[in-house]
Amino acid sequence: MTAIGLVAHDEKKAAMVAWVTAHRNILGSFRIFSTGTTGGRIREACPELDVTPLKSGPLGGDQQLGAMIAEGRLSALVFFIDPLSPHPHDVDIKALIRIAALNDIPLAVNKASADLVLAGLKA
Ligand SMILES: O=C(CO)COP(=O)(O)O
Repeated sequence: MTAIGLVAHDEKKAAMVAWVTAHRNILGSFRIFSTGTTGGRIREACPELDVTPLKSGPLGGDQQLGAMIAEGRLSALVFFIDPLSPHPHDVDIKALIRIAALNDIPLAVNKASADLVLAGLKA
């Protein structure tokens, strides 16, 4: 089963939950790996989805997702970033985006690009 990463910064978690809920039928054909808090919110909203929450982003979850990408285990990353707030783990965020770019996997950082990535993904 194709695996994808879903992550959202705090100010974007409601948007992520809304996006996942809107696409729950399609997302049902993927394995989902998420940073801890994002994954918890997704599971609450859509308990039928196959979501594995990792550590919270600031506590290593971004790095765990980056490691999965480096190992070829994720086919896409949807990361709803908050471009208006500072983050103490900014280096981890940059590393995650960098490793996704390096490995040439589809990477979406907002809802518009996430819609396009999802439309192009095969289960
Ligand atoms: O901080 C994050 C991504 O950088 C998200 O982590 P959480 O989903 O644990 O809040």
